[in-house]
Amino acid sequence: MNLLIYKTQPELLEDLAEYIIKIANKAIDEQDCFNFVLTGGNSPKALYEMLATTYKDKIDWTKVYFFFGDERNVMPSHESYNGLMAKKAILDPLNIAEDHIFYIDTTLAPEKAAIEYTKAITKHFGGADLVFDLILLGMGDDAHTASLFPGTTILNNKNVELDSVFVEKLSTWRISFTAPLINKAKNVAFLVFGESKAQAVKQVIESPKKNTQLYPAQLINPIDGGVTWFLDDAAASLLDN
Ligand SMILES: O=C1O[C@H](COP(=O)(O)O)[C@@H](O)[C@H](O)[C@H]1O
Repeated sequence: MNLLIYKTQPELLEDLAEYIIKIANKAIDEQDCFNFVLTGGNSPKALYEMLATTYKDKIDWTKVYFFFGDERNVMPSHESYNGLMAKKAILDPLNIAEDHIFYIDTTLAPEKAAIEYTKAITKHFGGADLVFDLILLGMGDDAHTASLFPGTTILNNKNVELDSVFVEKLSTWRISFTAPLINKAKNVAFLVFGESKAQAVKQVIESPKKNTQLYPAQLINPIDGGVTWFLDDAAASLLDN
């Protein structure tokens, strides 16, 4: 695990953008495309905007395929739809072609949406292993990541696929990558900032004993790649070192 801690959010975002650019260009050199999984929530918006402006000439965006690690079960026009934020912040500004964007289809029932998305990514990878070049993740102050929420059924799903999950505390369905699918990625990066995440960061990273039911982000442990945590001082404030 690689732990990177920054004094300010702009410093963190600049470094994370450079990290993404490096992985993207390596993937494009080696395989002529970059399979990039976006995270939702509020944290990544400024990063996406930076990539689409300051860093827009650093990647050949026509070679990038965009995916979503999880989705809220709302219509695509709803302000909470993770895809809508990404569309506004990065996909539209960079004029990404429709066939390079894999939105999760929430006009379908959650279970069906998960099945269809798994089919779509399987087709994209042409029957090969579902190994993404980079999966970006956020983390909630309850230590959920993607839509792997504490105590939910999806935490026990051992399949490399998407799954639908009912999140009791939010009284809502979500559609999400399972932990085994995330763990197949070549690179996984957490983007976490703010004081409200400090306790969860400490539990996930420093708990002497793992408790993945309580702290689902502990399930993220890529098989071949590495996991890098991009934290600001506030989110890292309770860490021992
Ligand atoms: O619900 C979600 O929350 C997490 C964390 O979001 P943030 O707003 O605290 O940054 C996010 O990673 C996930 O994609 C999203 O669906």
